[in-house]
Amino acid sequence: MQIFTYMEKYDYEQLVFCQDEQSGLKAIIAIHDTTLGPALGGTRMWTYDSEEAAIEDALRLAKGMTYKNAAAGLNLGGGKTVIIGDPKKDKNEAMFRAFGRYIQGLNGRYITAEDVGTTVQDMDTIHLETDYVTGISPAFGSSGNPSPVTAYGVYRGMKAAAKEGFGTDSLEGKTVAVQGVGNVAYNLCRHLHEEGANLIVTDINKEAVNRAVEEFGAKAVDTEEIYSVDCDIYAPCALGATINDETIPQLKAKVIAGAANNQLKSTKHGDILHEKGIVYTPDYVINAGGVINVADELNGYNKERAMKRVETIYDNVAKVFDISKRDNIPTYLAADRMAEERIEIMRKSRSQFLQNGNHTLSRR
Ligand SMILES: NC(=O)C1=CN([C@@H]2O[C@H](COP(=O)(O)OP(=O)(O)OC[C@H]3O[C@@H](n4cnc5c(N)ncnc54)[C@H](O)[C@@H]3O)[C@@H](O)[C@H]2O)C=CC1
Ligand SMILES: O=C(O)CCC(=O)C(=O)O
Repeated sequence: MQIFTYMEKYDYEQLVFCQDEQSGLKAIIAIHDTTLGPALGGTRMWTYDSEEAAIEDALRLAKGMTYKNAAAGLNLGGGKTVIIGDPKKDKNEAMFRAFGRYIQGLNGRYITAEDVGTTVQDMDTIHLETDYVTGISPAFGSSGNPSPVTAYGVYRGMKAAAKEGFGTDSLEGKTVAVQGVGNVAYNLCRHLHEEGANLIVTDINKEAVNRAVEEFGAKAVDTEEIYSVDCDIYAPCALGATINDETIPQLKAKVIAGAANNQLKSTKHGDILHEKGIVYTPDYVINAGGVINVADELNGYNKERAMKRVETIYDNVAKVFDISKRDNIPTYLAADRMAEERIEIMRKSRSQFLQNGNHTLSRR
């Protein structure tokens, strides 16, 4: 991999390699774009097959955060870290403290949070070395578990998608097929049930299914059946890439709106949904509740303010549909365009500001 060629082509700012022999830390911090503000994005711990695979993942995820944060209206850029290792076996206090010192060394250019393989406890350990960490324990005045907040954002985004698909944002009487009823989707189902939606659920975890059946009167189906059930809305809340060549022909839903990351197997599938007139709600716009919530910690966490901000996911989703219609492009492209337009405007405005600043300086 020609790293500098790649970074130049896709506009990456910085790649930081962190190693600490004592603790076994091997981490890569990728900072994609800080036009809007410091780069915020979680730390993923994973057993990568190669260092190249880890670098690629860090770069890909960091760019994703630039788009997610920009589309959410946050004054934050995009970054992400990967730690190479098995989160079940390789963690130790010294590792996360060493990593915290690396973050501190970046002096606020990068702020971390949880991701796959890291926990609130790991963030607390990082916090012993740096303030540039979010998602720490409520005991430290922070936001705690993001899942209920993410779920509320998905619920708000789903209402905006329903407005686009059915002409009304009421979900009363609508049938929603929920794939995976884990942390986020359990809370999503609660909101949907309260509004009077009918639920069809599936999960590989039978306990999770039973809970949704008992508490929300959901109908349970087998995992493969979820794509073809009669429903108005398909809510992917488990895995990525479930919208693909095999599943699209089975879907009866008019609207797709769910929490999972990377729902489209490839961009081609976003094009197909557009051609078929299925309203696809771009994943990183609708599932931004978690990052909006942790970002609020930067101002001293206030749950009410965070939830108000998460409500705006409704408007962000509606704006994506407007851009899609304005430019006659699929919604996944419209989301990218919305994020890019915001970054570009701020880049120009900032460079204008700097020019003025330089002018002032040169007059002195
Ligand atoms: N937790 C959060 O705040 C955020 C979560 N997300 C995304 O939302 C999705 C859900 O996240 P969580 O609820 O936190 O995860 P989770 O792990 O609590 O829930 C996922 C559920 O999907 C089930 N599942 C796995 N494979 C399945 C299959 N083949 N068919 C049916 N069910 C299956 C699991 O048993 C589990 O109950 C993930 O894709 C995650 O990346 C995105 C943004 C923030
Ligand atoms: O939600 C978080 O905990 C951090 C933000 C992030 O990395 C993400 O949204 O993927």
